[in-house]
Parts: sequence; structure tokens; C-alpha cells
Amino acid sequence: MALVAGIDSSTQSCKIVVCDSTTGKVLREGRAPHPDGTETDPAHWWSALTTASSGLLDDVSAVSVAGQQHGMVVVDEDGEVVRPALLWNDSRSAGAAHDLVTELGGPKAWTDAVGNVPVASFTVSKLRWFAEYEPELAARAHGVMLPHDWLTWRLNGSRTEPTTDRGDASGTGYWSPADNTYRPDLLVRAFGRELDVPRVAAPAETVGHTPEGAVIAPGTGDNMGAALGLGLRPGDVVVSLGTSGTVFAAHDRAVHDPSGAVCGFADATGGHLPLVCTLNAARVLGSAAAMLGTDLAGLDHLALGARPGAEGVVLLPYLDGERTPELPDAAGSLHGLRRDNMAPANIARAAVEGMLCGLADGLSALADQGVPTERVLLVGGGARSAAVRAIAPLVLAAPVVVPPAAEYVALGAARQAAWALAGTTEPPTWTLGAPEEESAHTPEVGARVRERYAEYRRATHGV
Ligand SMILES: Nc1ncnc2c1ncn2[C@@H]1O[C@H](COP(=O)(O)OP(=O)(O)O)[C@@H](O)[C@H]1O
Ligand SMILES: O=C(CO)[C@@H](O)[C@H](O)COP(=O)(O)O
Repeated sequence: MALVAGIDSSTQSCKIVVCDSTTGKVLREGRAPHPDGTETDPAHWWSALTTASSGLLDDVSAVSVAGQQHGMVVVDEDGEVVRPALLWNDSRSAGAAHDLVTELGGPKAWTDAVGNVPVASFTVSKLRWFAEYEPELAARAHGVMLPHDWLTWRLNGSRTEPTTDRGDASGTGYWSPADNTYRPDLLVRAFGRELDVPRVAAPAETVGHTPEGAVIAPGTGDNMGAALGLGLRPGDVVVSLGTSGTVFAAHDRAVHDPSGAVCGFADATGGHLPLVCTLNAARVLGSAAAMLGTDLAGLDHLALGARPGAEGVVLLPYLDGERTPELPDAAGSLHGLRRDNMAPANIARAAVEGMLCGLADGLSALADQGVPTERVLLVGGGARSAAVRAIAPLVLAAPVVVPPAAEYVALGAARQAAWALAGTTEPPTWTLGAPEEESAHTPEVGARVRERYAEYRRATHGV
């Protein structure tokens, strides 16, 4: 039996699974935390990867890394990192994004070019910010990579040329998923001069070998990894509640949404992965629990004790600003408080409902782009919450399936590693176990919750 490893280097932690390459059965797992913050020395990711994989990788035949998208890792001529990586959730580049959109002629010019309208998260916006605000450091820059590109290169012993894949490249803002090509003109527009970029590898290419001789697969972005791990069927839409909230589906065409709500990403198999991303997901639950003086289980208990609609209490959960809708400087706000409803249970319920309303808007934005939802697959750390599982079918107005608990990003990376090892045209067929939960939905109650949320959002933020 050959073993393969998948690595998920996401915002809050590094998770590793080692699987049977034929069945996908998970045999070993490891994890290690990442530091908090919106910029990180990539050395921390490497150190977490080393800790999480300690003793796990000795006998694996192939390995792959799926990483948080968009992060800007800039290296000098010797391959040394020039400054801490700016992460996808760092909003300092919001102004740079706006400037880039205006300079190219508006949102449609960008969706025509690369399927995306730059926001602060995108690498292209971060490069503009870097050139503008740190010109001396920027002068040392020789190449730019994404987090998974850099880790893949390190796994390779930094011996070969850096590589990336279609999925992660599609989140840079200077690579076109429709044309499968870089747009160096856009990189130069942002940064002022050329930079080396990683070669875009084919989906199941062997891009190198570890010093121990294991095949290294191209890797991908974390959301593309989850899509591969879940083995999506038509009509499936994933709602992932990690640090980010993401809503995405496998699709056969490139999506171009000039409203900017839907990112026209590529996937890790040669197809497409239209995706909506919010900045405020699972961490809203942790913050609400802390505010109420309880833990995550306590928050669940409180929220499940309140009625749908939280008796009129609404939380706009923009605790870290927001990406979709684009409100980088927004703060969260509580609405509808009265003497008779100002109870911890209602506030807990409003936190869960508010977080889910942002993702329900994501489902609508996907539908507007011709990507309808037949069922939602609920994954990520936040999907472990009993309250989220109970309330999601109502707010998302769709049947919700909670797949068996697993690290789907890491599993998808492992599946890609097995694919590269096998050298087949299609990825291996791995079957998931039975879902932990399947719930029907009650659209009429959820509609009222979403309406009140939208009313307060419009009144407070004008969008
Ligand atoms: N039972 C739970 N209820 C609510 N949130 C949870 C629960 N378990 C984990 N989380 C949250 O999930 C988040 C981590 O999810 P994960 O998908 O691993 O994130 P990321 O991939 O962005 O690092 C953390 O914010 C954590 O607090
Ligand atoms: O920016 C995006 C998607 O466009 C985020 O989804 C990042 O890829 C980070 O993912 P998590 O750490 O939340 O999984």
C-alpha cells in the first residue's frame, strides 16, 4: 500500500493527513498552530509544517500542499524572503485595490482580463501597496510567490524553479483562468516593474521530489484543496466556515462577475471554482462566546435556546472589516435591542445568524452567475458548532449536508498527491463516509431573518 500526505497550511494552523493512496482512508494526522495576525514570516509556516509532520512523512510516496490563498511572499535574488508575507485578510491594500480598478477602466476591465475585481485580499493589490509604501524593501524584490508555492519550493529543498497551479494562480489578479496565462502587464501595472512568478504546473504533474524521494504534486489554494477533498457533484455548493467564510462550487466555465462578489477562480483539476469569500466566519463565534463570558459549547447552548430571528436582535458581524460586501474599514454592530430582548441567548443566536447571512448572500451571488445550489456541504471548523448546524438550513434556505468530520483541505491535497503518483488522467476515486447530518430547510423563516439583516446592512453601510 502506498501512502500519500496532504498538507493544509491555512490561516490559523497547519494540518496534515497521511492516507492510503488507493482508498483515501486517513491513517495518521498532525497539526500545529500558526501565529495570529495578518502578516507572517513564512518561516513560521515552515516551522508549523515541520512540527505537524514530525514522524508522519518518513514512508510517504507523494506529498502536496494546499495553502491559504492570495498571500504575498516576496523573495530577493537569493530566494530570501524580503518582508513578512501579507495575508489574504490584511486590509491595508484596500486603497491600492481601488486605484488599480480605476486605472484599468473599472471592474469590468478586470473581470475581462482575469475574472476578478481586485480587493485588498488579492496579491496584485498587495504588490501595489508594497511598491508604494515600502519602496526601499520593494527594490530588493526579485520574485513573488503564494504561500503554497513557497512551501512547495521549500519541500523541494529550493532546488528547482518555483511552481504554482491554476487554482492558486487564479487568486493573484495577474493570471487569467479563461486564457490559462499570466498577465505580466497587470503585475507591472501594480508593482512598477517585472517580477519572477512561479511556473503554472499541470494538475497532476510531478513538480519535484523531497530529499527523501517522495513525489511532490503541484499543490493548490486551500479552497481548491477542499473542493478536491470533497469530490463535488453538480449542484453541490460548499460553505466553508474557517477563518474566512467561503461559498464555492465546481463549474465548467470561467465566471466574470463585475460586481466583484463572485471571484472567478480556477480549480485544481483544470476546471473552475467560482467563489464568494467573507472575512468574518468561525472567529465571529469565538468572539461572541468571549463577549458573553462563555466558550463555544456555551454559545451553542445559548443560541439553541433562542427563537429564530433572535426576537429582533441582528448582528452585522464585520469584526475584521469585510471583503464581501467590500467594507474593509467597517466594524461589527448590534441592532434591534430592546429591554425585552436584550438577553445573552438572543445575542448568541444573532451572532450565528449574522455570520450565516453573509454566506447566504454568497449563495445568491453564485446563483446570479448561473451557479445554482441543490445542496450545501457545510465544512470547516465552524461546522463543528451544533448551533451552526441547526440554524444553517434555515438561513441558507437550502438542504444542508455535514460531511463526516475531516480536514478536507488536507484530504484534497493528499488526493492530488495520489493523482500525481498514479499518473492517471483523472484523480483517484475516494469515497467519503456517510454524512454526519442532513437537514431539510424551512425557507420562509430564513427569508425574514435575511431581510432584517439586509435592512440593517443597507441602513448602516449603504450596500
Ligand atoms: N465547535 C466549534 N464551534 C465553533 N467554532 C469552532 C468549533 N471548533 C472549531 N471552531 C473554530 O474554527 C476555526 C478554525 O477552523 P479552520 O477551518 O481550521 O480554519 P482555518 O482553515 O482558516 O485555519 C477557529 O476559529 C475555531 O475557533
Ligand atoms: O481568501 C480566501 C479565498 O479567496 C480565503 O478563503 C483564504 O484562502 C484563507 O482561507 P482559510 O484559512 O479561511 O481556510
